[in-house]
Amino acid sequence: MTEEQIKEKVKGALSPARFAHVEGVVAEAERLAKRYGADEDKARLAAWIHDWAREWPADRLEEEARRLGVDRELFGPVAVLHGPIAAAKLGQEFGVEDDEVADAVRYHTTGRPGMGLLERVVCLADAVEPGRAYPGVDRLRQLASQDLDRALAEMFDASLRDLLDRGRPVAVLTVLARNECWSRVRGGRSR
Ligand SMILES: Nc1ncnc2c1ncn2[C@@H]1O[C@H](COP(=O)(O)OP(=O)(O)O)[C@@H](O)[C@H]1O
Repeated sequence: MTEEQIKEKVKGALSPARFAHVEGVVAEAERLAKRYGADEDKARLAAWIHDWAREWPADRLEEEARRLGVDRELFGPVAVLHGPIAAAKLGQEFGVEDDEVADAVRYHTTGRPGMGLLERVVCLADAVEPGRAYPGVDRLRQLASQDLDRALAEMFDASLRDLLDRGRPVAVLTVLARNECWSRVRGGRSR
């Protein structure tokens, strides 16, 4: 599939508001990829596809995750299953056979320990694209241009805080990602 065909397929699967978010993530992922030296084409591709299954009903997500053997211990709530599901179906649905793109899609909501550069770029782009509005997003946007790992660490903290404040379940992967991110920041490595 060409990028244009992928874009149209994703557009057909999402509400206009969600598709506008996806367009924002594509632009932001490309910008961050350029800034940090990640592959810009792969960043755009992962960004186009990341929310493809985001509007599936919960029972469809649950059933597909079971069928694909998604590790629920690590991913947790149904709200994050669209990532691992889209990643598992990249080849079949979009003709994309690329492990880096697959991981960037798989972990875009939760993160994970040991995230590669492309994963970090897409995960952060999802959180700070221009359409996002939540307390602290402006600081994260500023930080995103300066220090990828610090921005990610603060983003995970904010996301976890918000989930806990709302009494929501949190993905174990995010706790692990958050701890590792901070130890990279404290260790002084910024990529
Ligand atoms: N780390 C997490 N653990 C558990 N649930 C999460 C986590 N991050 C986000 N969520 C929930 O998953 C849903 C999707 O999150 P969102 O940040 O909008 O990502 P996406 O761009 O993938 O839709 C929301 O309902 C959010 O509350």
